Order: sequence, then structure tokens, then C-alpha cells
Amino acid sequence: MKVGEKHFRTIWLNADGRSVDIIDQRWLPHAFRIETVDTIDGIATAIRDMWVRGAPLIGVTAAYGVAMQMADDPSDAALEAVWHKLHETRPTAINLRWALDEMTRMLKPLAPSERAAAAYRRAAEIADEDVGLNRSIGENGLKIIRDIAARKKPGEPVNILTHCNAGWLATVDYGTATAPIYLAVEAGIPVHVYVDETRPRNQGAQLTAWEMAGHGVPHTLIVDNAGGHLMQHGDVDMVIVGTDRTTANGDVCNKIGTYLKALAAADNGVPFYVALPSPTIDWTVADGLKEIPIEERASDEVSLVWGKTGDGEIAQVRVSPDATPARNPAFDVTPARLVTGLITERGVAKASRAGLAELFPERRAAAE
Ligand SMILES: CSC[C@@H](O)[C@@H](O)C(=O)COP(=O)(O)O
Repeated sequence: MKVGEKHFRTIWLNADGRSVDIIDQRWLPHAFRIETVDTIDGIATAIRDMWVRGAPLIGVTAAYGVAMQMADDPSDAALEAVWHKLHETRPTAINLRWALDEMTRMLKPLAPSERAAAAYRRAAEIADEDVGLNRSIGENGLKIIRDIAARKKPGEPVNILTHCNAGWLATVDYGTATAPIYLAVEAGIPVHVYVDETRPRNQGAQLTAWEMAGHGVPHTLIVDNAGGHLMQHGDVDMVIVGTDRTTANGDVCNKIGTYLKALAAADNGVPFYVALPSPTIDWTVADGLKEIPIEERASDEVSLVWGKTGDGEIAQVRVSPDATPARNPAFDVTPARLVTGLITERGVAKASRAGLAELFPERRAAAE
């Protein structure tokens, strides 16, 4: 998407054919910085410390990590080691494991001498595929927004609430939850987005708000606890969020706080949609609550917040007493029964085993 007048993806291969450049998301919205990453350790750090984040982008970054490893050492042992090294960086987003499995499946049968070139080719394809998937999600989600708009008075915006950042910064381009929003704006449908700040790391306040502003999408930042109140007063027409892992029966794991939004939406009859590309479906898991590993991140992320000081410096401040302990589960699981629909690249599925199997019969069959 655009940054100023220039089109950017979140990650791209450099002319040296080895290193990647990434948008370093730690500094947004206050500074737009690009980092070059040219080692496996650098890739692991970028994922773990959230220079890049968002399930699809984590997967693509890991794919380039495997390619870098193959350029250094294309042996079977190195291929296995890089799988483990990158897999442990962030446990919840299934796209990470999907990308590592996909790279391994493709590279294993090749002679070591062929692996580096093939790995870079496949990593680039996965990046391009992500863009295509998101575009299709956008088209399928656009139909839902269009239907809601048709029931409104002319000129009245469709009010969409989103949580965290499932925008272009979380993917290679377009985003998942935001793709239908961008297409609605392009189609001239009036929309307005309520952006949850998304404590503790504030991906909504810092990233989604920046994206919306950059593309002229009318939006309003709200604190995480405001959504239920707004829904009770008829101010939200629909919720669209992303997901880090959706199970074969439609349970949705996403940024902490998503579940509370789904509960409030169900209580108020507000449709709750989840936008996801198929690599985010974990066909091996049935019960999201019991089986999805939930990342517990450092307690500092709760006790300290990043922001811009009056002097224009990007700095961290403490919001709690020095000695107060904090706990930081990064994701939660929204049961399928609270999800109105799953917006995928193939259409909108019911959040159920049958609904997903109908859209992806070959994947369901392969998992059995
Ligand atoms: C298209 S991104 C989907 C999810 O990864 C997104 O909603 C999310 O929860 C991101 O969490 P993050 O911890 O910032 O990586």
C-alpha cells in the first residue's frame, strides 16, 4: 500500500539476492524505518521482537529465513535446525509453521546445490500468493459491506469496528480485515472504522490508525473497553478482525481482547466477521481453547508503553507501580458459535467444520 506517494510491501528481497528489507514496525506511527536483515539470527529477532508481526507476514519472513539458511548451508541438518529455530520465535500464528513446513516439503527432495535458489523462488511466491489471497478476501468481504450499505440512508457510512492490526502491515500487502475496507473506499462506499487501541502493544492505535490515515479512510480511535458501549448504542454495523489461527471447526484465535468484542457483538446482534487466508486454518486442531498454544509475552509490555514525547522523541514510560507484577497473554480464542462468518479467499464460510470443509474440501481431506 502507499506510504506517501510510494507503494510499499512490508518485506522485499534486495538486489543482492540474499538479504531482505522490512518495514520496522516498532517505530510506527512516529517514524518510518526500513531495516535490512541478512542473517538467520536477524530474521529470528525480527519475528520474536515484532519488528515484523501479523500472522501472514511472520510466515513470509520465516520463508525468507529458510532461504537465507539454505544460502549459508543447504544440508538436511541445517534445514531441520532452521525449522526449529524459527518455529520457536512465536508460537501462536499458524502461518509460521505453515511456511516452514511448506519450505521443508519443497526443499527436502532437492539436491543441496539446488536448494538456495529454489528456496528464494518459493519465498517470493509465498509473498506474492499472500497478496493475491488478500485481494480475494477483500472482494468477498466487500460484498458484505455493500449489503450493509444498501440498508443505510444514502451517504451514511457503514461503521466497522476492528481490533489489533490485520492490515497491510500484518501481511505482505492489503491486509486481511482491512482488504474489504480498502476496496469499499475504492468503490465509493462510505465507511468509517472504529479502531481499538489494542493494549498492551497498541497495534490498533499505532499501526491500524496509521494505515487508515495513510489511505484516507475515515476512522476513530477508541479504547479497548469502548466497543461494547458503542455496540449497545447502534454505532457499530459490523466487526471485522483477523486471526492468527483458526481451527478446523471455526474457533478463532486472535489478539487478546477479540473474544470480548465477539461477546459484545453477539449480545447486541452485531455481525462478527473474521478475515483469513487459508494458510491460517489449522486443520489439525479441533478445539481452539484446549489445543492452541497462547503466547505469553514479557510483562514489560503491560507495564510500559511506547509513545512520542512532547520533544518529539520516541520513548517508553511506565504506567504501573515499579513493583506491580503483570501478566501478558497475547491472544485469546473466540468460539465458533460467536462468529458470523469467515471471509476467505474462496468465499465466506460458516464458522463450522462443515462450513470450512465445503470451501476447502481438498485441504480437509488431506488433513484426515
Ligand atoms: C492479518 S493479521 C492477523 C493476526 O495476526 C492479527 O490480528 C494479530 O493478532 C497480530 O498480532 P501480533 O501480536 O501483532 O502479531
